This record gives sequence, structure tokens and C-alpha cells, in this order.
Amino acid sequence: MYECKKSEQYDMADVPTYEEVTPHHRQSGAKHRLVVLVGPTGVGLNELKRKLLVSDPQHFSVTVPHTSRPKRNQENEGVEYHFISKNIFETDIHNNKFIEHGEYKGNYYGTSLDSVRSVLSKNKVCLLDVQPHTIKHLRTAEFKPYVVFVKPPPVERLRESRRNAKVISGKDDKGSAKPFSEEDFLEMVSTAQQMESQHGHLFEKIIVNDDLTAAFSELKVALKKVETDTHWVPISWTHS
Ligand SMILES: Nc1ncnc2c1ncn2[C@@H]1O[C@H](COP(=O)(O)OP(=O)(O)OP(=O)(O)O)[C@@H](O)[C@H]1O
Repeated sequence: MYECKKSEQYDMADVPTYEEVTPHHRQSGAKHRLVVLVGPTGVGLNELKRKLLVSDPQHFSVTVPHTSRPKRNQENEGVEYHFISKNIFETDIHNNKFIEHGEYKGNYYGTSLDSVRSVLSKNKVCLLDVQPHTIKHLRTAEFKPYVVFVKPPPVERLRESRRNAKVISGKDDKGSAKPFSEEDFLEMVSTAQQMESQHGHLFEKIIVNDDLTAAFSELKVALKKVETDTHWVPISWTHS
């Protein structure tokens, strides 16, 4: 026998347990399932999201994040960000209004549940990338998340395919771009392995982002199928 301690590393909700599922077919006109993308930093989540948005801007959309940093002259409320005070941000954190939030250079940044609802209510497909430990909070009848894990190819292929690619360091748009280092590749692969072993049971689709065009096509086909085909979902998502 051993003693289990509760920690951030170990959460019962992360342990795969038996879950009763049922076939689900999206009714025409019903809200779209939330598309959740997860993967290690630099694997290409933003690139894939950008390609989806460009391919069909009427159909796909992303959330508008909140920030407590002051608005710049050329920015507009509700376009780049929702600008709110530090006080309101802290109250909203306290009231669980954020899916994820963080602090960067003394300012808060976060994605609210309402920003997802706002996209879905326009009858668009909402593309959201989150940390894997956030998935469990989104697994509700309301969002019915379709979780796609974007996985890096082996390091040899990363060296080859990312030869001309740049990583952005820094959260705000002042971040600097630099080429990937060998360390970045190794970290990407080991983080992906860790994510898959800890959260793999929550991934409905795994896409290896080796060749970008191929990964994008595979994603596009999978997302089309989510809308048209029958998928297995937890039974609790169907009687809300
Ligand atoms: N399959 C690919 N082949 C070549 N380059 C790629 C591929 N996928 C992504 N890239 C490039 O890798 C870089 C990082 O991609 P991107 O910014 O989309 O990563 P990310 O997962 O969103 O990272 P972060 O979480 O740090 O924002 C970009 O320059 C992007 O163009």
C-alpha cells in the first residue's frame, strides 16, 4: 500500500477511468463543438489555427482574450483584447470566469469562458489552444470539446522541417523571433511525450505536424467530420 498525496502533478480527474459514452450527431443548426488544440510550445498550434482562419473566416473563429495592460493607441476594445482593470481581472479570476490566465510583465492575460460562448453563439467553430490540464474543465455538455493533440515528429524530422522556422519568445506582440535550437526540439519532443502519457486519454485526434500542408489537411478533414459524422461522446454530455 502507498499513500497518495494531492498535488498539482497528480489529480484524480487526470486518471483515465471508465466513462460511459454514447453516439452523438450534431443536429443541423446546433452550436458547434469547441475545438481544443493542445501540444508543446512551438509545435505549430498558432500556425494551424491561422491556416484554418484564413481558409474559411466565416466558419472558424478564435476568442478575444482579456488583459489588464493599458490599451495602445492603434488598438480597439474587443478586437485585439478586452481591456479591463487589474481589480476587475482579479475579481473575475476569483469568480472562475477564466479558462486560463497568466501574468506577463506585471499584466494579466486570460481567456474567458464567455469569450468562447460569444464565438459559439455566432454559429462559428471556436478554435482554442490550452494547456492539457485545462481540458478537464472544458469537458462539459455545453462545450463538448473535440480535443486535437498536435504532436511533433521525431527530432531528425524537426531539424529538417523547421530549418527556416522561427520561435516567438514572449507573450505580448513585442516578443522576439529566433530560430529553433537543438534544445527547443528536444524539449518539444519530451514535453509531447509527457503530455501524451498524462493526458492522452482525453485526446480524440492526434496529428503529427511534420509537413505543415499535410498536417493542415488532416486537421481540416477531421474538423469537417466532427460536424457531419457521428462521434462517441460521454453520455453526460447528451442530457443537459
Ligand atoms: N510543419 C511545420 N513545418 C515547418 N515549420 C512549421 C511547421 N509548423 C509550424 N512551423 C513553424 O514553427 C514556428 C512555431 O509555430 P507556432 O508559432 O504555430 O507554434 P505554437 O505551437 O503556436 O507555439 P507557442 O505555443 O509557443 O505559441 C512558426 O515559425 C511556424 O511557422
